[in-house]
Amino acid sequence: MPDYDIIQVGYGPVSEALALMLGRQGRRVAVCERWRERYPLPRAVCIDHELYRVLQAIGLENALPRVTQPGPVYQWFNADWKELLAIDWSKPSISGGVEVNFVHQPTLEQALDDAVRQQSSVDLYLGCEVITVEQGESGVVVTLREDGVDERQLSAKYVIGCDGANSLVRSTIGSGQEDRGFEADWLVIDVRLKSGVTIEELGIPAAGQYCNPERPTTIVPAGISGDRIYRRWEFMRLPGESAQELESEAKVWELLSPWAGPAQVELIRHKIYNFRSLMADKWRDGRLLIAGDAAHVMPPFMGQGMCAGLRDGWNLAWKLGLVLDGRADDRLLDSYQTERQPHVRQLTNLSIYLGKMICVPDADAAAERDRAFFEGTAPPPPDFPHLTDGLLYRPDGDALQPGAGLLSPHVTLEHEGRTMRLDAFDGGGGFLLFTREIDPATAMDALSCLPLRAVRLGQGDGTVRDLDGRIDDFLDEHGWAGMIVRPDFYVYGGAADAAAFDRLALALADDLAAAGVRLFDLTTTEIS
Ligand SMILES: O=C(O)/C=C/c1cccc(O)c1
Repeated sequence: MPDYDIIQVGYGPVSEALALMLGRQGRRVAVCERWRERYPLPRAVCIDHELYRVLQAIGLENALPRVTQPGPVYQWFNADWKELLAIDWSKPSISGGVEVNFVHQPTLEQALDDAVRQQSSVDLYLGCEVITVEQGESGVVVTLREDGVDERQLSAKYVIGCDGANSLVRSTIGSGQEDRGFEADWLVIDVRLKSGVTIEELGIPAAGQYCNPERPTTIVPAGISGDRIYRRWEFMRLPGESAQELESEAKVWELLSPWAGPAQVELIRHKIYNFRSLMADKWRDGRLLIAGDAAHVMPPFMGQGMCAGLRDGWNLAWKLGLVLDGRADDRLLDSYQTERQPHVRQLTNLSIYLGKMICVPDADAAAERDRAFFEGTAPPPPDFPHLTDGLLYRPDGDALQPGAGLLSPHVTLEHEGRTMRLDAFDGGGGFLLFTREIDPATAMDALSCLPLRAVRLGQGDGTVRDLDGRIDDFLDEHGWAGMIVRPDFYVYGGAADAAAFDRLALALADDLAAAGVRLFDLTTTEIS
């Protein structure tokens, strides 16, 4: 019997969140991290509504308001401060709050770490560098070097490499990396506003990209921690400029000087980052998997780097849960890359589109870009992705059902006189069967060996009320009387009436069986 169900390599935010997801399921998890102390400085600054909802669902609901600020409209300006593009991050999202929140990553990580340490089945091996990972028939053996000296071994059923862009687990898997071709060096500066200083007084956009070819510049929030407000500036390294000259503190203050000086802000850190776009071609080999930066990196301009990694963990957590419970064999884990890779690819396309828009240090090229945006001839940005492959409903066996693969709405429910978030309804977790005026009994029966909950919307006995109306609106929009939502909140598919709903449930059972989930003998189920 291996020591653990899962060993996670690395302890950044993706690994912290995954350890919490798995710890809440009661899995025996070891997390191995070469550094004793967490990296204290901010990196990511964005949490979109989907991941805000995920973090709420894994117990961070009280911490989130203390570390996040609702995002404003994200504006893209030319050198004359004329708006080229606006992405409204302040608008109400399908999950309830705004589209994007800005987060102070070190404080978020503190909250995640505190929550992980409450999980009695999770052990942290800090100061322990993983030096080899070897998989055999029945498990994986990981060799650790503690504080650079002592070696010891741990074993597990699965190992997940959340070990960053230089991932050891990725190279052990033998995965290549596709380079999508974007590369630029940027100086990233994080500051804390001095007490009483306001954004208005600094004369900066709430969240903006200043596409000035003389110095492409990013000016965005960087979250809060209690009553302290953080901001970020990013400055592109220009052709011919050395990293050394850009990284000096004198240069940092010179670059900030149009907006802020030491009287207004305290410098937290400054560092040059090489923004790239890389995608691993193999995310799993048997018992080894990779997630987060180990699997993909993208330019930061859509604020999706950390979000994409957290989505990896969320996708893996429910599938690993079924496998570790013996309800599925490990073929189910094949759907991890099938589902996540196209999603990340599309987000990378969107991030590269935005990166190409701002990383223009040439005045003529910038004037050309501006003209295209003002005349409306610039190509539109790629859409924000949803799931397009994997465990999704294909009613005729081929094309996806319209609506399948979308993120489902999140709402507050009222049930038996109590109000609660949807993710907490009936204990939380598992598949959700939403119905309006349909009896879900046959469908529940077909799926009875899965963790699942029925949410009967309506006014009568045993029903729940969607207080926000977003689920009702979503069902109306698709012409559905019911839908099935996966444990990661993505829509498997929907149905217009009771018979179609039963067919939907059977199709899910078939798809899951084909993906390695052990279901009872489906031939005994009668469907009208
Ligand atoms: O959260 C991140 O990884 C990056 C956020 C961000 C948001 C807006 C503009 C940027 O250059 C970075």
